[in-house]
Amino acid sequence: MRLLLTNIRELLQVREQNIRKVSGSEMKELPSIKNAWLLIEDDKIADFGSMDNLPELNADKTIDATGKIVLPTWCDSHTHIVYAGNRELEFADRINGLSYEEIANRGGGILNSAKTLQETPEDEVYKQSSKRLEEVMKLGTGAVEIKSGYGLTEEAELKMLRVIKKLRENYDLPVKSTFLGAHAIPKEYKNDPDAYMDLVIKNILPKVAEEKLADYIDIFCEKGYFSVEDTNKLLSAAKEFGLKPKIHVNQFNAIGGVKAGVEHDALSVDHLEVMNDEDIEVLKGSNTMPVALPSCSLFLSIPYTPARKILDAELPLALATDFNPGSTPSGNMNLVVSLACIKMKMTPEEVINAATINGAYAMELSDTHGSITKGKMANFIVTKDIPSYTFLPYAFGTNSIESVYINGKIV
Ligand SMILES: N=CN[C@@H](CCC(=O)O)C(=O)O
Ligand SMILES: [Zn+2]
Repeated sequence: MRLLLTNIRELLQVREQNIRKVSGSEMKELPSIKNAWLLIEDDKIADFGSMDNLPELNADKTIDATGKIVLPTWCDSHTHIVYAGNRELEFADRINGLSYEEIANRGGGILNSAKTLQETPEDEVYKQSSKRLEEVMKLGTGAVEIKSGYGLTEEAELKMLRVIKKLRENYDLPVKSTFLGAHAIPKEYKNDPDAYMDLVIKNILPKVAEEKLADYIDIFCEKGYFSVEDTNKLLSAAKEFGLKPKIHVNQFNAIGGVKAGVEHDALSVDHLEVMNDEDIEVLKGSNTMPVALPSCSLFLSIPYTPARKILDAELPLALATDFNPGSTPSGNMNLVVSLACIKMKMTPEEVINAATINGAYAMELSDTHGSITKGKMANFIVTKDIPSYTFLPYAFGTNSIESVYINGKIV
């Protein structure tokens, strides 16, 4: 099947195959072709160019994209899409003045979601999660990472990871799976958190690896959750099983999680709402992608990741949703890119780079996703008739997407 799009107002993020991520000042550039055509062959990008040089192409179907912009689908490298129930009652508590921390201390928060997850049958968790996945695909997400971490028992963590596996099998977009058993300390282990770390490292992790249920390892490295020492221990153990780290660090406090991540060659360090100079220094020259989650900052009214400080240090940055029931009940990457412009002072070019090629890097997908490149998977967004790509983040809350293609098929 050959699908041809013609008269595209602008084809964005046109890259050579060797570009795996973009950093610092490179992120100001968004290579594009104005008045372009794009040829899709089955599930791959076959060719593209300017309408001034449109060759004779025998397409099975041609779409006139006059006035529309085409760009790669969003690569959302940090989500918790698999969960059960919701936490809207805590939302009301926060409106009435309680903090995220106070709610967690009262047994709400992650432990609340863990209780619900443990009590919900696997097929029901799948049903609720697949609905969210379908929703975000329609919003332009064409590659996604999903974490466990609302199980917090061997049985429930494996249940979550099996649901992620099933989503991967049943949907066309790439789904990367991350084991986040060290997300919070269960009530029963409150007085002996080391025993919970032992359970995660000695019992659950080997099973996760044996059943090949995860691509990556994660831990919530934060005061009141897991220490840098726990982080080092877990990441070392996970390395033995070939699981690379993608970790939660610096959400509320800078306690050394970034350094621990970089020392373990983490694929990404995520959140980074609080960043000191040492955190920036340690990231320089590393392979680790910093990932910002601005819709979490919006929802919790916490600081935004200091993007300018990161980019001005010539570091790369990716943007992701953090879709989860507690801190970010939204998987909308369009909102994420708007917030990154409005609140983090990133330019439209920078946010599109951060949400496509750099997001793909943070899931080890840059060889196949994240840009309009010959041979990459045909995952792309066709916008409505809009004046420019700047209109996408500018018109926040407006749905500017007309259609989304994953593996060459409309979703
Ligand atoms: N910070 C840790 N984990 C999630 C929130 C978990 C929750 O509140 O359910 C996050 O990334 O924001
Ligand atoms: Zn998260």
